[in-house]
Amino acid sequence: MIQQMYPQTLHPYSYELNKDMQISAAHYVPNDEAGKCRRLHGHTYFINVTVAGDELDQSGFLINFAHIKQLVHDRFDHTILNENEVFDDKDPNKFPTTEVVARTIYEIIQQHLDTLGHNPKCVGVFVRETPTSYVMYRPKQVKNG
Ligand SMILES: Nc1nc2c(c(=O)[nH]1)N=C([C@H](O)[C@H](O)COP(=O)(O)OP(=O)(O)OP(=O)(O)O)CN2
Ligand SMILES: [Zn+2]
Repeated sequence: MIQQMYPQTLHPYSYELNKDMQISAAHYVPNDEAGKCRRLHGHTYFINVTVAGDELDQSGFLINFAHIKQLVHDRFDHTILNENEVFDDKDPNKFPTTEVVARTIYEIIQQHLDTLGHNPKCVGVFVRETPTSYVMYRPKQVKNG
């Protein structure tokens, strides 16, 4: 079980849920400036996804916790991130760095939330790559409507 305090995200919504996940994955950062991270290596990523909104669905959920896990864990667990179609070794904005992993998870979650009728929003994604390194991604503007 993950028990950890995460950086808080300010938002205007009444409901907020958080889903923690652990993902075992390998990656490399395909640039010589990345030093030792240029070589293939693995992490247990600790991920927290925050979803907020003012309305609930017919189950009384903002989103089923299990669906967040399916969207993220099922896609990335026990994989080589560089081989996933969402990443690209030729584009630094798509290298599987902690920053890009966090933003990519946000994009995957929000794309799904956009298909739901009650307008939930992903307001933050926390990704811890090592005991001493993490990234918090927050969308610049949480779109209304
Ligand atoms: N801004 C970023 N810097 C680094 C990233 C990254 O994704 N974004 N990634 C790495 C490596 O992938 C590495 O796995 C993690 O780096 P680091 O925290 O330096 O790992 P250490 O365990 O060696 O940390 P110590 O605190 O020195 O033990 C590198 N940089
Ligand atoms: Zn790494």
